Amino acid sequence: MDGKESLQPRAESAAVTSKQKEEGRQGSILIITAVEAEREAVLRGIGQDDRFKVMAGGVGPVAAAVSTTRALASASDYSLVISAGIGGGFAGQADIGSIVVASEIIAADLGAETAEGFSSLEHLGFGSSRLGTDQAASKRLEEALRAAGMPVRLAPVLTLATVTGTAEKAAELAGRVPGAAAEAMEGFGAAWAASVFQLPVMEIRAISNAVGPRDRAAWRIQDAFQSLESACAVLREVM
Ligand SMILES: O=C(O)c1cccc(C(=O)CC[C@H]2O[C@@H](n3cnc4c(=O)[nH]cnc43)[C@H](O)[C@@H]2O)c1
Repeated sequence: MDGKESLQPRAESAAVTSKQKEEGRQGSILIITAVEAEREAVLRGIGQDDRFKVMAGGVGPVAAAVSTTRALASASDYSLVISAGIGGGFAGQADIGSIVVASEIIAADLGAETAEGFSSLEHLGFGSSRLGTDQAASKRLEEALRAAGMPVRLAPVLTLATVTGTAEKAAELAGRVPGAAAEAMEGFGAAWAASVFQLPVMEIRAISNAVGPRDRAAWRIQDAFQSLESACAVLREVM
């Protein structure tokens, strides 16, 4: 081991612990949002379903990581972590009001700026800035959302500590991560915490705005909350 390996979370992931398997039960699902209004939208969608624990853990990857870690450390029966909330959609990939289910979660600002451009964690030799999501469950959700008539993409979702605010930055990100459909601020933090607990992760983003020049008046936050609620009603059915 060269010392850098220890910077990665444990890679092995188990959707259901062996004890849960023996007992033939699935375990609880932790849904972590950033703010209370997102939590309320998720709860309206989920309804009365004790399998889901929904909490608002704060804005940004650090808050998400700490809150997720605290929740997972406080109860041992979780089998899945879902980062959920509103997010920005990349032009031509995800429109306002649509849903993006993450195919992978990428810490897009984890690395170094160089004269030649952005250098990722991989390039620097410090591990990976990409974490995989629960592929089967994510695909199932995408298909169910489409069947329910909702516009949906299964695609990479970026995590950044700073909301993108210029066309140049949006183009740079889209060029650096082809196919990225959305950006938000919490997914990678929640995913990192989940991986430390050897749990699978998903990310669901309801698109409230376009990634690019800051135009607060164009944000459709209430529409995104409505989409998030509808998506979570479908989530409840497919899990
Ligand atoms: O500046 C404002 O007035 C303002 C009002 C409400 C929310 C904000 C945010 O910056 C929200 C950040 C929050 O929402 C997620 N989010 C939504 N859109 C994006 C985006 O384009 N890029 C990154 N994150 C986004 C994010 O996950 C945060 O939880 C500002």
